Amino acid sequence: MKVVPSRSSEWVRPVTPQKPASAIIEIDHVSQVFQTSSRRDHLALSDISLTIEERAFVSILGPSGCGKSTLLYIVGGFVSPTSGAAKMKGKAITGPGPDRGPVFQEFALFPWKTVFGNVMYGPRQQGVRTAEAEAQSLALIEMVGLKGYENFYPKELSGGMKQRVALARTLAYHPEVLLMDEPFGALDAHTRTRLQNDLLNIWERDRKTVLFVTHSVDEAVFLSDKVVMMSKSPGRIRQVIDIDLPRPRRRSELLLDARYQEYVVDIERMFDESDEAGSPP
Ligand SMILES: Nc1ncnc2c1ncn2[C@@H]1O[C@H](COP(=O)(O)OP(=O)(O)OP(=O)(O)O)[C@@H](O)[C@H]1O
Repeated sequence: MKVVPSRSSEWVRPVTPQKPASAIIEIDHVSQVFQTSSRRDHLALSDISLTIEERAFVSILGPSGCGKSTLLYIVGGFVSPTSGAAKMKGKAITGPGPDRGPVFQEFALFPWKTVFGNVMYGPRQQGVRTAEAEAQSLALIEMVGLKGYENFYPKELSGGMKQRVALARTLAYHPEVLLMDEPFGALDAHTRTRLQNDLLNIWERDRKTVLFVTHSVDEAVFLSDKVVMMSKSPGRIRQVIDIDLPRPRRRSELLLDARYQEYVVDIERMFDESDEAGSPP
């Protein structure tokens, strides 16, 4: 199977009852220039336009330094684009908001709060009644596979467990969009596979829109409805690839699926072509 450029308007998610997906995030001719420490301009993103459909799982893939995180930060409202605009449900994104939940390595857990305390933080901030917040938090902790660890502190948890808490903490805000920046990048292969499976299980239950940055072709194909392949720096969109594989997906089954293998090989090839060093700032 040859990977062909997608025509996003034709894409309809198989949800029950079936209805055409509508755009939740629109990125419209976004460019980002950063000033380097030597006061030179560095073009990090160049004229990015992308529409993300409601409830889609979209991965952004590309060489190091091509601007993947910057794009996610713009959607999160943590960075204002130099030109162009990002919109959420038709409204310009002007800052962070509870409708977009970041799962970024930089937003570490509160070390002085337990697992339960970390997950409770969001509902408390949102003024949810204590009994309800507690019930929701306990359910989320169970959902991410950490039942029994409610009273542990972050320092007592493994890297994978901390990522699970970070996910539960973000889910507790009920964001419509999850923004995940290489959430499993630092984990060993086995833990990573388990968390990928768990994330898909949670996503299949909840069907939030996910924007997921990764360096891993295999991870992007396994998880996504669409893979956005970026060029080396300055980041541009090279191609958007629809991943037409059945759901629910199980890794053990997909590994035997010839179409999965073909997506991985085709995208790896494209990645290798992009993966020369980008222009330094
Ligand atoms: N706040 C900033 N100030 C100046 N330059 C920045 C800033 N943030 C990012 N950059 C630069 O913008 C470019 C894109 O960075 P970004 O982190 O978005 O890339 P990336 O694709 O996520 O990289 P990686 O895959 O290595 O994490 C890089 O050249 C980086 O040095």
